[in-house]
Amino acid sequence: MKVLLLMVGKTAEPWLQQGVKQYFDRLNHYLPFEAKILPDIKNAGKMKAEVLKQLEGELILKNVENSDQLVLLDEGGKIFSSRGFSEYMEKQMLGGARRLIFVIGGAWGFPEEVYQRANGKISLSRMTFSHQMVRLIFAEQLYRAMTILKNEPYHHD
Ligand SMILES: C[S@@+](CC[C@H](N)C(=O)[O-])C[C@H]1O[C@@H](n2cnc3c(N)ncnc32)[C@H](O)[C@@H]1O
Repeated sequence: MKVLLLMVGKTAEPWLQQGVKQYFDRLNHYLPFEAKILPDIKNAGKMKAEVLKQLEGELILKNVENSDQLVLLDEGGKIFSSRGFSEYMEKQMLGGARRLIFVIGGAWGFPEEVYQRANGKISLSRMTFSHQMVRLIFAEQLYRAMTILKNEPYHHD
């Protein structure tokens, strides 16, 4: 199974880019992993939030095939412990899907169409993080899940 992480918009902060890259590189040792940044919508600053969210949603769905498992990173989603998330990943890997896509939304979240298409929603906390911060937090959790599945001494509980 391949894992694709879709992210809406570029990261402006070099310190975040650096941290995210570190975990993305590590992830490649555990599973076929690709991270894709969806390009910023032109003139986004002049648009109403609803319009921008809709356009970002269309862009997300263009990158999704019928056979994909689509999982949204969303404050309202299911909360796991790190070990629970590793079990979730194991189930996904055994589940037979060719591609598992995680998506981190833009500053305004996801439009209804994306929620309708999604196979699941995962929350990292009931608190809301910036869409930039979530990249780093999720990349580390995905890496942690992989080390748990491999019985490596990274996670301690
Ligand atoms: C700033 S949040 C969007 C906030 C809010 N949903 C809205 O509509 O304004 C941007 C993105 O970061 C991700 N995100 C933020 N906090 C999260 C959390 N606690 N768990 C999972 N994803 C989160 C989600 O993908 C969300 O779409």
